[in-house]
Amino acid sequence: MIEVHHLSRHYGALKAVQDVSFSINTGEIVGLLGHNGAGKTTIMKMLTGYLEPSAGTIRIDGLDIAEQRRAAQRQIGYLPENCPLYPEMTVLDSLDYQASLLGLTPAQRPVAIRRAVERTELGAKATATIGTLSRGYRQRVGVAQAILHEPRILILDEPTNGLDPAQIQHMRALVRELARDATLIISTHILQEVEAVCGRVLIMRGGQLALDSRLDALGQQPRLVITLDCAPDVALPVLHALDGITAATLLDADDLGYRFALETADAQTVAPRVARAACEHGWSLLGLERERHDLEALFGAVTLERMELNSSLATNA
Ligand SMILES: Nc1ncnc2c1ncn2[C@@H]1O[C@H](COP(=O)(O)OP(=O)(O)OP(=O)(O)O)[C@@H](O)[C@H]1O
Repeated sequence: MIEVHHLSRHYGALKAVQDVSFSINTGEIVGLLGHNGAGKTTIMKMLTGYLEPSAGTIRIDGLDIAEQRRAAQRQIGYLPENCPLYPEMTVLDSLDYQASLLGLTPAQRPVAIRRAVERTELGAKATATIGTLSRGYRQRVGVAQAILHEPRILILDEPTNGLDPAQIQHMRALVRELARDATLIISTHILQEVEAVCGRVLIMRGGQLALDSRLDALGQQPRLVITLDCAPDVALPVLHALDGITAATLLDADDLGYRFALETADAQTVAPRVARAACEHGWSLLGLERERHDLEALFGAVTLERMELNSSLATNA
């Protein structure tokens, strides 16, 4: 289990990560999603003990990473962003070297290396020099290095970055296979990556945690959103009185009309009723839909807020 409490990291005046808290249970596959510079890599480096937090605590299976760093690191396998490898080494030599760095004894190494090569399907390239490998194979070597000591937690930073579509498919299959034995955290700025392999998403925005949700909980929003040309003081009492609606609130208003959110347990039945009521009152029905809370819509909202922030910073500059 990973427990993160009030984690922050500053680089000089820059607040790269600000007061982030979450916990991840054994066996989960969690996507850490965010735009470039959102703070994903900084979080991963702190989780793996390679970077000290400015504030906050991290516990890995109960071990405080600040106090028991080595013991905590033994539980973790880490694929860094753009995983650095020695191009002149063969795959086997590089794995042997990494195994020694991880503290595996010479007697343990052959078995560990064979297992890692099998799981990452690197057998055909075992004696190849790393400099001659495609990017997809080099990423597999990075993953093989990360799983040599059979860690219970795997942290993969942008594992499909720069891969072609076939290599991406292979990496996703590998990630699912690895998840059978380990808790996984995958950092990415690609939405489809999260949807393809993760059960839960953490969305970072400007160093802060903007969303923490299970993917299957998204989209289960029973609210209807209706857009009318009728002002709230007239529309809200009528909407609220309709059968099946438990609450009606104004979301926003612009040139396109007034948008109201309608709470209901049965959007399917209530929607036609709402449309009829709008007609009966002579209102223009400008839109009626179920509220979208899928990952794309949520990530879009994060993007929008960031663009608004950037434009206000540019205006103020
Ligand atoms: N060593 C450093 N010194 C100064 N600033 C840094 C350092 N490392 C990262 N930053 C800054 O901290 C912020 C967060 O960076 P981080 O690499 O964690 O983001 P990220 O979400 O992983 O982005 P990317 O997807 O581009 O890798 C960025 O503004 C980045 O420029």
